[in-house]
Amino acid sequence: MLSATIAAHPAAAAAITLRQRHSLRPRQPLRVPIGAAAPRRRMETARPSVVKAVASQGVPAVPPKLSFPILVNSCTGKMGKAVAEAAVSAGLQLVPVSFSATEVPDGKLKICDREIRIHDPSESEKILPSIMEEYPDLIVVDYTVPDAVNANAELYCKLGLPVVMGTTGGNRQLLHKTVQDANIYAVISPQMGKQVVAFLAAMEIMAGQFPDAFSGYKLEVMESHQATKLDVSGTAKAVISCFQKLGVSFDMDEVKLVRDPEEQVNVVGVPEEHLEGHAFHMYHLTSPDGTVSFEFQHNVCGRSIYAEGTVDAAMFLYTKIQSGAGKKLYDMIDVLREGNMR
Ligand SMILES: NC(=O)C1=CN([C@@H]2O[C@H](COP(=O)(O)OP(=O)(O)OC[C@H]3O[C@@H](n4cnc5c(N)ncnc54)[C@H](O)[C@@H]3O)[C@@H](O)[C@H]2O)C=CC1
Ligand SMILES: O=C(O)C1=N[C@H](C(=O)O)C[C@H](O)C1
Repeated sequence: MLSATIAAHPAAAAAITLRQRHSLRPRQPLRVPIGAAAPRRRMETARPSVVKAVASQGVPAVPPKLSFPILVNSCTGKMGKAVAEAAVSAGLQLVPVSFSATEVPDGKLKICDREIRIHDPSESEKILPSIMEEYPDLIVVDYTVPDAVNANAELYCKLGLPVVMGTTGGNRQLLHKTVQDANIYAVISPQMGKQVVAFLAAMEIMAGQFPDAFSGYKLEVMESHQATKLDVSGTAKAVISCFQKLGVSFDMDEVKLVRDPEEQVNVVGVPEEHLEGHAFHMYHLTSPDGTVSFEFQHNVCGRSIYAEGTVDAAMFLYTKIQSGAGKKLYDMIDVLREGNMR
């Protein structure tokens, strides 16, 4: 029985006291590998004749292709590798240098037939200035670890290096203050996937327009990620803060984290092939008298939705820099709002 399976997991026992009809278990269709959707057609693959025809019907033509240097920190991680590959396939110039706490053979890594030299993070302050000189329009993308967020941001700020910060965790308030004070161009977001960003935007709009609409409701949150994930989902925290504005009382430490692969497959419904990279989120609300319930969920398999969104963010930032925009610190809702996500 489901409740027995959940209770067998120590972290779950305290958090879940639901009967099966209110269970956090995704419904059966969620077992379909969501990440297996057909790859999106990329802008630059559209035939010129098609683009011209569409443009002549009053629909804006495809904007000119952007190309600028991008350094991914760290290419040895799951997200870093996915972003580096997406950047190359979008026609960006992948800088053949990265930093990592993980040792790789000969200090080199192959990404899309390119050789990336991997340096220890302690060398970044020494190496980055010369990279910036060699690649004048450089943008750095950060997918490292929560513990490195604030120190990395400080370094980018010190160097005046524009950054797309996808890494979650660390001291977020300090992160924003550091970047704001240094006045560097940056996109910071715990969530880069276009459709999830849209969901987050809708939550923020709802919270802004209908504060306390869910006052008195009980919230339960479950998030399942690969066992190597070090922190509580930054996306879940952002969604929860909207529920708090909607009047729900909830402590961040009440989030039920699922990191056990067996539970992920058998209870949450994560396809086995995505145990190494998935993000299943479930938010369940119940009215005080138990007669009304709401469920919101977003389940992502793989990394491509984030990698594509990160490249969109880098392109957005590059365009802002080139236009000398006065506003410098952005989030992904800004990127989405301006129609900059492919
Ligand atoms: N914003 C978004 O949409 C998304 C954010 N993330 C976040 O991105 C971060 C990375 O996730 P994964 O790639 O899955 O982790 P991972 O564990 O696969 O990769 C992290 C990499 O960072 C390296 N590293 C550690 N300390 C470093 C330092 N000081 N400098 C440079 N490299 C360092 C490690 O050696 C490792 O290769 C996490 O915080 C995760 O929550 C992940 C997916 C989407
Ligand atoms: O580590 C991950 O995998 C993810 N991290 C982000 C988060 O913490 O919210 C985004 C997504 O959940 C995947």
